Amino acid sequence: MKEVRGLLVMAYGTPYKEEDIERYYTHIRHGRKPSQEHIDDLTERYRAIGGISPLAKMTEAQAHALCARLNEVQDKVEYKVFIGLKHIEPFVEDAVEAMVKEGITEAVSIVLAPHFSTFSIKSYNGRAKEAAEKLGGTLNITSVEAWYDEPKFIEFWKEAVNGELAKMSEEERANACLIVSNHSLPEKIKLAGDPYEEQLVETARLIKDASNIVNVEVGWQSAGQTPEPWLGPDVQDLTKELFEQKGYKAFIYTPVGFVTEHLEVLYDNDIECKVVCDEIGASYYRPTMPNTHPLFIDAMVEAINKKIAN
Ligand SMILES: CC1=C(CCC(=O)O)c2cc3nc(cc4[nH]c(cc5[nH]c(cc1n2)c(C)c5CCC(=O)O)c(CCC(=O)O)c4C)C(CCC(=O)O)=C3C
Ligand SMILES: [Fe+2]
Repeated sequence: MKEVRGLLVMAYGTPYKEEDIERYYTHIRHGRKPSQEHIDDLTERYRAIGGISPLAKMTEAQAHALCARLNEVQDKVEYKVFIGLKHIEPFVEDAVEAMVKEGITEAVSIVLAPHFSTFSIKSYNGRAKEAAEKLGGTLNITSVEAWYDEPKFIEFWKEAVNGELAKMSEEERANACLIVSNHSLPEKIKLAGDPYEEQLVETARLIKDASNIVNVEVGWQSAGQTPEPWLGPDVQDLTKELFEQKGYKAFIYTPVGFVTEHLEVLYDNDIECKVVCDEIGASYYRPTMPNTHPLFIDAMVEAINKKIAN
């Protein structure tokens, strides 16, 4: 019989229904309850994208597609998938407990976010390993840490960008700019040598080299509402500035730090960036997110196989 290996797929998590918003937001804020104003604001943003986010269903679909593909490309081990979320059940710790209860002793973990940061990937993997230790240390977890430069991930975005260019008029295509972005984080992450910023810059370079786009800029989005400085420029400010300086007629947004059409993409890009484009009279383009695209799933398969082989 084949060895069963755990596949721990971790993601941010999202409220399943409107009543979950408060406890979810409280968890994001490390247990501090947000003000009613903040809760109302977040509720309004979820309502603006149709009530609830497609993220929960897509995380499941991605995890199952990844597991199926891992089992298809090799026949040494049988992967069994477990989903562990950062801010709502099933939590990362719940998934680890389920693996231990099933007697699994080896697992590989991957976060559905391609770029490493101490705030994201490191904290997910740290929580998983800590949970495994607390449960007796019988489960060994090997973690993929970053996969933003996987060739098939870049190929996915190359095709996406070329696809948007193909939809444009000649005039737009000659005056188009690609904005490659990720979730902003407090600038202080850089003090400890966090590679998050460099990894986004490198992703932008790889997409530029692979695709037909000429003008490429890096931006940050969805920053938190705290007084400390966050990584910038913000994608909305950047759009205005680029329009004033270069007169671009079309903007393509690729929020490559995300992998699904969730709140940040459907609201911060499709509503907020679109408003800016409408104001300045430029066209807004945002390709479909990776979701369960075979190139994207294969990119994660390859990142896992490289990690396991070493
Ligand atoms: C690095 C990073 C990623 C990418 C990596 C990864 O995926 O892990 C990410 C993804 C996501 N973030 C998400 C949702 C939210 N993040 C928030 C707030 C925050 N995120 C942060 C960081 C990140 N977040 C930070 C530093 C804060 C401020 C915390 C504070 O206040 O100190 C808030 C609070 C309200 C607001 O600020 O909007 C919400 C609702 C959703 C789900 C969307 C949906 O439901 O569709 C997803 C995929
Ligand atoms: Fe977030």
